[in-house]
Amino acid sequence: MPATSANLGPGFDSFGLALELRDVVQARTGAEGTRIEVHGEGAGKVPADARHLVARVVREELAAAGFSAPGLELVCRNVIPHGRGLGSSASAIVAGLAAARALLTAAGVVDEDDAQTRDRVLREATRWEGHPDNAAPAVVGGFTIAWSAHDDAHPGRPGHPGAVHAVRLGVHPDVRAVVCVPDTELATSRARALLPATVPHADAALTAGRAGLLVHALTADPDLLLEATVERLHQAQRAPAMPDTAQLLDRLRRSGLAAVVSGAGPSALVLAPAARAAEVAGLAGPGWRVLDLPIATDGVRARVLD
Ligand SMILES: Nc1ncnc2c1ncn2[C@@H]1O[C@H](COP(=O)(O)OP(=O)(O)OP(=O)(O)O)[C@@H](O)[C@H]1O
Ligand SMILES: N[C@@H](CCO)C(=O)O
Repeated sequence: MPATSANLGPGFDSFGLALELRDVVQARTGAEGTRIEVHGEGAGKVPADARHLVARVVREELAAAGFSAPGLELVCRNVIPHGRGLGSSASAIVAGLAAARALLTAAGVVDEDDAQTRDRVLREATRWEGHPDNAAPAVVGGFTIAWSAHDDAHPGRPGHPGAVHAVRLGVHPDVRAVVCVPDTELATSRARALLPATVPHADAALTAGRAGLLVHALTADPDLLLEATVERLHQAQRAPAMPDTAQLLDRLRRSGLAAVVSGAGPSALVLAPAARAAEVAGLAGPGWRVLDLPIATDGVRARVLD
């Protein structure tokens, strides 16, 4: 499944972008217990037992379908950095859900089409994550706008509590996604704790307007990306937890590049015109791993191995 960058500036908790940097998970129900191999990112750090995030998700999803497997084996080949704002936890959760649905289908426990699987994975991933902005691009790929259906959208009609939706839009071919990844991690939970409970009306109004503009800029007019990525809901509030990122954003934006905090940080995402993508590494300087990543046009891919 791909890495993802959430928010994209003004689209807090709803906009996301899938990036062509993929973890691979192999899952098998088997002998008693939980056996996990982790290669790459997180090896030696994430628990290699039943507490492992992918294992917890697979186990819960199998149990919810009434399928009891004596054991679970996972082999995880990870390249998405953890705790950097590149959606590693959402990708792990989506991988676990997609693997579980594939196991259930192979065992004949469920019979569902791709759209039903996708809807369920998106809803359950959002429940695990608490917000759909990383889960949506991890599931469907591309640039996504995700939202949860609430009863207040249809007053007087019964709602569908828990339903999560996403639309995927095509990104203008001149837009490149360049991410600058620091060595330091920042847990999303810590970054969320820095957000105020309320924001001034003027800040909300400005940010809503720029979110609308960003849809146009990303899909049709990249020249507007710098202005379209202005927001006042989260980046300044979280800057004390990632001062180096705040300085980097300032440097990149002063040079005319549309740089934003990727997800909850501390990575930066630059939505750069193709002709300027190569400048990012020089502007970032030492201390940043700079990755020029294609936008992933599809999300998680699951297949049953023999
Ligand atoms: N592939 C994985 N396998 C097991 N655990 C993982 C995996 N990926 C992430 N995690 C867990 O999730 C934590 C990181 O989640 P967190 O939400 O803080 O950051 P993120 O998802 O990388 O960034 P963001 O949500 O801002 O995009 C890791 O420290 C680890 O505990
Ligand atoms: N919208 C989320 C993305 C990170 O998971 C946040 O910024 O907290």
